[in-house]
Amino acid sequence: MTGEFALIRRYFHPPTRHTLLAGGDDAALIVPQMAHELALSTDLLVGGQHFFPDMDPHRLGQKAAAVNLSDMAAMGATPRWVLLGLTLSSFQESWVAAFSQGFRKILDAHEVDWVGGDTTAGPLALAVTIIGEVPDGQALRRSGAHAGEDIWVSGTLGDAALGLDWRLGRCPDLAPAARDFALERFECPTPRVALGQALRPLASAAIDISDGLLADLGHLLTASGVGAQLELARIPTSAAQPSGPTDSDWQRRVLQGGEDYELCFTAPSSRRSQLEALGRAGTVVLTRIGRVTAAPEERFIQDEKGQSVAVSWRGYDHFAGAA
Ligand SMILES: Nc1ncnc2c1ncn2[C@@H]1O[C@H](COP(=O)(O)OP(=O)(O)OP(=O)(O)O)[C@@H](O)[C@H]1O
Ligand SMILES: Cc1ncc(C[n+]2csc(CCOP(=O)(O)O)c2C)c(N)n1
Ligand SMILES: [Mg+2]
Repeated sequence: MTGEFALIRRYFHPPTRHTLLAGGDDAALIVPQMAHELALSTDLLVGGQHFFPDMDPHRLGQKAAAVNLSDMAAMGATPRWVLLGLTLSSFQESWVAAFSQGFRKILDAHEVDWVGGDTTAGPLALAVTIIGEVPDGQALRRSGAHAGEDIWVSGTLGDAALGLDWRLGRCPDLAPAARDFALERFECPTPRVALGQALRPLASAAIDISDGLLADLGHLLTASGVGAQLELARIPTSAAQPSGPTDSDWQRRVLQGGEDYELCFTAPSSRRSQLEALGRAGTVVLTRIGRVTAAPEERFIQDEKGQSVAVSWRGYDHFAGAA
């Protein structure tokens, strides 16, 4: 095939901002800031598992960047460098160009340098490694929650699952505006990077919601050795949801649906007014949805009458299918 290396150089070696050596050597060289820790994370996106193989490549590029930035947000880290591993069944220049533009669009918005990667033939799949920086000792972890603290979530939940439902033909009657909004949330999630950094002095623990609110909050609770009581009526949803909290599809999308890439975090009640102000001043709403309890095994959701809502706290599982 003509010029495959030239195409890789053209589309996959953009200029960098804060990198000693990128793109073209056997490894990239980076220089971390003094008094900072590095935060490292890898995410796979596999055709047919994480995205429909006919997905618009520009949007796929955006999503690949966004889901990795979301892990940096969850740690309170500033994302700085990425590496992209890519397998392609064929090297089509138009696809590669659109993918690369989408990937770069999100990276550029966050001033992240694309410093290297690897490209081979194979079934369409991506592996993105991201490296961020966080001031010494200030990273948000899953393990810092304490009994008595509040549980918060950013944005609205269940939108991405609604977009996936629509793609799967599970809710054909969705109004066009709701459908477009849900598809946008499913295919182009917004990583809450600025929020994650702003939470460093305020939150005690954090996680991003990739596998569903209950599953991911469950990981945080397990890591912290605590329990939770949630209030169903407080869970924030968008106007796109075609049904309400008593509907099992609503519960599946909002409580168990993944890929909203919102942040779920805990904070002492003394931080409430600061978090409310942060929510008002920022680009994303913050909602208090419950509280942390001392019993490590407690997983309780109450409806408006105070009754327990029976719903599984399991989320998306690649080896078991959707929850
Ligand atoms: N193949 C692997 N090798 C080493 N560690 C792994 C591997 N797979 C997962 N892990 C680790 O397990 C932990 C949970 O991984 P997971 O991928 O579920 O993260 P997540 O942020 O919850 O989800 P997402 O994939 O949506 O980012 C992470 O600390 C991750 O580094
Ligand atoms: C074609 C297609 N089928 C199903 C889904 C749903 N889905 C896939 S992975 C995942 C959780 C996050 O993954 P991970 O934990 O690996 O980051 C979800 C909710 C999709 N996006 N595309
Ligand atoms: Mg995560």
